[in-house]
Amino acid sequence: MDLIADHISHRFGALDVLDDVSFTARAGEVVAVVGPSGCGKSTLLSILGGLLEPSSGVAKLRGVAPPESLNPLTFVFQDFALLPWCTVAENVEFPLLNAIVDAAARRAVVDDALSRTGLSDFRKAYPKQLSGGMRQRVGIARALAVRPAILLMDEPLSALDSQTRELLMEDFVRLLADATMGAVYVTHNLEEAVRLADRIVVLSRRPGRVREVVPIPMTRAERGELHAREKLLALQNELWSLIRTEAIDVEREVQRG
Ligand SMILES: Nc1ncnc2c1ncn2[C@@H]1O[C@H](COP(=O)(O)OP(=O)(O)OP(=O)(O)O)[C@@H](O)[C@H]1O
Repeated sequence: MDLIADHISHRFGALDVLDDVSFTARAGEVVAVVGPSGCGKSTLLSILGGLLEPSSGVAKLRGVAPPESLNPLTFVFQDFALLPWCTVAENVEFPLLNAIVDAAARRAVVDDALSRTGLSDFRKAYPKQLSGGMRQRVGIARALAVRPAILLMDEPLSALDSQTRELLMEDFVRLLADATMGAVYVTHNLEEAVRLADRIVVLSRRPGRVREVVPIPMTRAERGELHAREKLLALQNELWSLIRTEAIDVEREVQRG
């Protein structure tokens, strides 16, 4: 299933946030969206997920949802968005409560999502008993439970320390390996973008326009190898050179208030 951003523009009152943004995340493909602070990345993701109506243009899905998909699009948030009074298993079960009536069938789906995220031994734990990395794994398991065609991820690793981020990136590489699920991945972190994405959409400063779409010419498995580091770093530098001047301008503006 493809997700298409078709000439999306958005304004909040007098504030122009997105200007004519178009790209397609093809079935099974990971598209990262990067750009200077405040250029409209999160707004774009909300529009793609149907949480926000764009001022003009449209976000649309094309193709057939995977078998047993309860929701073709689902979000993974930076702050995990877990229910603190529910156990790990109950958090993962939550989006299924209305969709799968049979309790045994529901449990099977929860068990599968927990096992794919390495959480089977933590099903009875509460979020506050878990580390940040494990909490985000619960967020990911809950997203997987609805068998989405496309994950919409808004800075999913930015609340985590660098070692945990590294481990979660490896988890993502595993989960995305069979290309049955695609993703749109919003991030400030260019290292994450070059490790995880097939293509990177670089937005300009606000109002965000597509400046460039940069393909990453390596499989995700290849990128985990030691000798790939230099190439990834070069790609990261290329992206940074696209963003740098505008990022400095945005920072100066924020300082001036
Ligand atoms: N609901 C809203 N009402 C009014 N303005 C908003 C609203 N949501 C976001 N904005 C403004 O729109 C602009 C884009 O915000 P958005 O969060 O989409 O950018 P971003 O690129 O994700 O930012 P960051 O890189 O800092 O996370 C910002 O100036 C923000 O203050």
